[in-house]
Amino acid sequence: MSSHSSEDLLQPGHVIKERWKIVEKVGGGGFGEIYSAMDLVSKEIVAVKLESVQQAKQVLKMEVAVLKKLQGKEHVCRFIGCGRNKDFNYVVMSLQGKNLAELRRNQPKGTFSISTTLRVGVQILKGIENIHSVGFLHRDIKPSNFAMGTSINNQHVVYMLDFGLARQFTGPNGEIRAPRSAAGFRGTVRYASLAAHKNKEMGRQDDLWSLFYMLVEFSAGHLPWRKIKDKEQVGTMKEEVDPKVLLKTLPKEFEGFLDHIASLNYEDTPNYRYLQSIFELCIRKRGIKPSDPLDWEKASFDVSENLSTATNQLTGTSVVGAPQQTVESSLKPSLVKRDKPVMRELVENMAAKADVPVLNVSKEDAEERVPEEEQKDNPAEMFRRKEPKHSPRLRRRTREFRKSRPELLRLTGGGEGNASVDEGSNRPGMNDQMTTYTTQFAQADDDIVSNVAQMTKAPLTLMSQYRPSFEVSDEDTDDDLDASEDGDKKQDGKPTTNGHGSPRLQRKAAIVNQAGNRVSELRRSGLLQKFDPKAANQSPDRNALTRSQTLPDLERNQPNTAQSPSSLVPPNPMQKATSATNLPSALSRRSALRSSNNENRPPEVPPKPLEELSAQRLKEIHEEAEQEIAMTTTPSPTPLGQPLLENGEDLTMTPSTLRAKNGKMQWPPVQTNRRLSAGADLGIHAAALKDGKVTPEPSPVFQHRVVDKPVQNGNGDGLPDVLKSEGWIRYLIPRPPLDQILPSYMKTGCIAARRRRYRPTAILDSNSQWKEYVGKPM
Ligand SMILES: Nc1ncnc2c1ncn2[C@@H]1O[C@H](COP(=O)(O)OP(=O)(O)OP(=O)(O)O)[C@@H](O)[C@H]1O
Repeated sequence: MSSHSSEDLLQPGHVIKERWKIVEKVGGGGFGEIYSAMDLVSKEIVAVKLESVQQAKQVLKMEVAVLKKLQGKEHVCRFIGCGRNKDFNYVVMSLQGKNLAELRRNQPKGTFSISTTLRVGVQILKGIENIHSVGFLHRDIKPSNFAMGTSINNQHVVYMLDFGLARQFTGPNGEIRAPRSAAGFRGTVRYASLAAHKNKEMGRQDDLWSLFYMLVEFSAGHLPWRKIKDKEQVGTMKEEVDPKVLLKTLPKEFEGFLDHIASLNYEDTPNYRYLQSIFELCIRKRGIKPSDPLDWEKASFDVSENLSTATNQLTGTSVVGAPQQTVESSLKPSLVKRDKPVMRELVENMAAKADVPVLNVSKEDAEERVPEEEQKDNPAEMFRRKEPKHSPRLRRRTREFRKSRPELLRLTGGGEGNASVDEGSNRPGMNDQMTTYTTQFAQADDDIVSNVAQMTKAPLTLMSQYRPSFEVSDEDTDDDLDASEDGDKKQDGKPTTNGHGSPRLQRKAAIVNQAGNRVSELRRSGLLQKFDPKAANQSPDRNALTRSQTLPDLERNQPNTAQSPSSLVPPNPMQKATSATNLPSALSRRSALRSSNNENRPPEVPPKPLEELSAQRLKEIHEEAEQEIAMTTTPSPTPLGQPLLENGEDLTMTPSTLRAKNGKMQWPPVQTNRRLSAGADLGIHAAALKDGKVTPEPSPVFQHRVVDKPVQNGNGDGLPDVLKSEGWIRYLIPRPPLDQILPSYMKTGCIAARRRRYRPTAILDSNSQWKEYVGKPM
């Protein structure tokens, strides 16, 4: 929660347009203030972004324009309303959770695991592709402009924020606008591309450069220029940095990512599919599942779980009868404190997921959970939180727990006498309407943490180990630079103050996580194995293990998955020189690039059709599909194997009378406005039309989708945005029942299809003719 100040445009309780009642300030950036508010109509908590009318640079209009254009696409907040009054302009949108800058800083080492980096990275890429598909550049891609969803349905979804610096790069007819000879710097220094540093007109590749810098920061914890504020100096560093340094903490496949974005000029359309395939390949190789906890979810749960195991080990007691883990206590303190309104749902959802009971605790108590003043220097003390004073049930169960665990109390010198529970006091004025938070045995749980901290201190001097390493990591997490990520923003920006977790809260979370990590180490060393046999099977660092594998090793282990990204990359001579296993040549090419000026760019090469990719793979798909169809008894309206359309066949008829001319088949009317889900139910599938012609030779994009990627076409009409932006429209043709083709597609490594969120998009026969086309999320 950001603290309110008299300078804020609004105070809690203020009602905008008789509809949105301000709850609290949740963020403030260079250009606006963000509040959570109660929508008095829908009764939901929403986000309101304000911009003072006095502000020199007015950006909210652009924000609203882009937000509206993006509605219906993934990774975009829902637009709820907008308006202005004499004091401010405002836009109302769905409220998200913490931004990625905060989440990273709250990590003990200030880094994300590769799993989290890849999973948020691929979504950010999609978000960037989405905004590009509507003709806009974001121009301020940075971690604090991406926030996580908060409900059970979207807590793993990344949302793109802040379109205030967006710029349209297309003209009225969709053509690329001519670049200006000089454009002012826009964006945030730390993540800005070199072109932005040089005041060049930014293109789509510049957003991708910022994503690349973000990925480096996520995985390494910092960028080499993190402490430099001077824009020119940062630009020089970016120009001179050894790519090897940047790539060090990322999977080696990201050489291809870097190579591709480095090969792009202003007018070039990035090969989003290729970039996406890099993420997806890395994700697949590491066996990362979409449902795996993200770092900020994992750390807290691990700690709690680890700590209770450690307690059992050290006290020799069984877990049976021990108090249940509380969900609320496993949330990071700062998370609980800051996002109370939003967190309620998350907490309850997490409770359901973790199968723990939910108790009502007052809002006041929730706020008391991590008061700043309680964060003493004594690490053990930092784990203490005040017990909810009003809960007799909690006190009773805490007492019971303590009685059942005398050895724990004896070991630690703890007990009722020195517990922090104020048995006598009962908070007056408790309010029935207080927010429900999930907690149970909060005090008991805290005691476990404290006691473990103390117990481990003696034999293992754990805390003395935590402390120094924690202090180092604290520094590494750029706490001192909280403002700089955003404060470096130029264009009249005032320094950002949107970091919510205070350094002390972060420190506290860091210690908890460190404790958890230490206990994990104990487990791995075998000390705790006896009490948690499951732990013995856990790989200490799956990413570290897989990272050491070579690309060919991994490919060999994935016979049924998609092609390696290197085989999908456009036919760029530079990329040929920079295969994933050929880092030195990649580096030398990159240094050559560095030394050349921008007029001296390498020649632009058009994207290569991916025939070599399709030949083998499509044949397999074809065979698999044939086999499966053969096994079914349902007759297919359009037998597989039969060419549906001639390449480039003229279909310039009116929708209502359109028929195929090739005599092989009667075609139903073109239906361009129908949702594909409905179409799928009707037994039709889609191809694409452009200028009255059926898709000629399948484009690389389609081939990617066939072998490598699920459908993610955004608005549900069955046609990928990227094709729509190229002028394709949707065309529906008969297809066999979905269940006949889905299983075969699933074998191709289509992650989303396995998860049943998306249907695969298209299957071509071995002659690259359209065979199947299936749509959008089920
Ligand atoms: N819809 C939202 N839900 C939750 N938090 C949000 C939302 N929009 C913005 N925020 C929070 O407010 C912060 C600042 O928002 P935003 O980037 O839109 O403002 P800004 O003034 O343009 O900031 P900056 O100029 O620093 O980019 C974000 O980092 C995020 O933490």
